[in-house]
Amino acid sequence: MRMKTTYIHGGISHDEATGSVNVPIHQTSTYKQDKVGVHKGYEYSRTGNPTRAALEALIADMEGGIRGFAFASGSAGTHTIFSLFSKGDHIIVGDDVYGGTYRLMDKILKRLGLTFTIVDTTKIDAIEASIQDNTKAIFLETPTNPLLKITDIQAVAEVAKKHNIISIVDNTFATPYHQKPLELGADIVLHSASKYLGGHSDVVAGLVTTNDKKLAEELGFLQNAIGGILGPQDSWIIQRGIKTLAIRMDAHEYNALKIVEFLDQHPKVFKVYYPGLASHPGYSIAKKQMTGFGGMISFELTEGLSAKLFVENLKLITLAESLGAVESLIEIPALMTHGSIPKEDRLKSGIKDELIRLSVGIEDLKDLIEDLELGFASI
Ligand SMILES: Cc1ncc(COP(=O)(O)O)c(C=O)c1O
Ligand SMILES: N[C@@H](CCSC[C@H](N)C(=O)O)C(=O)O
Repeated sequence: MRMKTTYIHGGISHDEATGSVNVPIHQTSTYKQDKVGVHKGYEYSRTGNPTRAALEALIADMEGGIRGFAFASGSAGTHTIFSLFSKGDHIIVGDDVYGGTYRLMDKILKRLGLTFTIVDTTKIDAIEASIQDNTKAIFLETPTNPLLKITDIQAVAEVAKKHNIISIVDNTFATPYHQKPLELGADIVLHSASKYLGGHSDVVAGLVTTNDKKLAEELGFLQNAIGGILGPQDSWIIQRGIKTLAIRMDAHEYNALKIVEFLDQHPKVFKVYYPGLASHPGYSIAKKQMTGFGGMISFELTEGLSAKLFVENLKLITLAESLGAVESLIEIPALMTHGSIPKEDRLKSGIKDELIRLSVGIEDLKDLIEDLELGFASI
């Protein structure tokens, strides 16, 4: 089955029992047992639910995994993945990850005894130099949130395998439409499905998959034991969103490429961050491992111009946290999505106070450019 078809017919896409072309929403917490321990494969909805199972099978098919897991949020998925590790274990984490992932690591997991080294994962030598005897995993985003940095997944996976550690890729920005980390050698893939997979800013959800049998068993155990699962209604909505992923991603990228051109030559813009720009340091790796550059752009205004004034004066592009939806969203990472990272660490990673992040939607391009012009006229 080819990719676009998988989004529509992959996993479990319909109901054999009734012929329903969509998976029913199994709104139940528990299941009747014919005899003690004799049931139809489901005993309690934290452990398993047919609607969630359909989505879990779908994400595995989309990413080339052997089993998928759906969580109440991307953050719940991240936490469950980190629960694979024990007190004293060391994990290497990319230096530009979502602020909530940093917060989870810095404020919670450290307290529980995990240790971390923050590394610029675009530098493979730096990763290798950070590996210790107790290193168990490398966790990274590519493209990163919000600086759109690109890491060579295949090179990281090779280093990880050489040292017998696992590699985990947050694939939220690229989506499996543009990038398949498991095929490049990674062990676990994570998504905030609240973003492109859902695609309509209407659900918070997380998806995880792996192609490793042992990791799949451990993740399945942890998902049930910790319990941060996605409910049946939200599982259904994410599955519906995924059906249109391919056409949405093409439309996001089409608009983003034109907006990057517009911003890149604008006198009020100092710098544009987009992996599809030939001047981007990760351009050639992005071209090698991605089939498209996506719809996320970050940019800095020329010195002295107010990012706050700019975003607050837009009329169409919505000032909001989140990304990856049909409507364009804009925000200031330092004050919004990455506000939980202490200023010093944030600046070290390159997230300046005035950085603006734009999630390009699929509206008419002319309306988006007109709105950006309005913002520039106001500063
Ligand atoms: C790249 C990335 N990973 C993970 C998360 C966490 O996802 P969620 O908001 O669904 O918990 C987010 C955003 O929140 C994100 O942008
Ligand atoms: N205020 C929230 C931040 C949500 S950020 C959502 C998304 N990952 C994005 O990058 O836009 C919090 O503190 O968790």
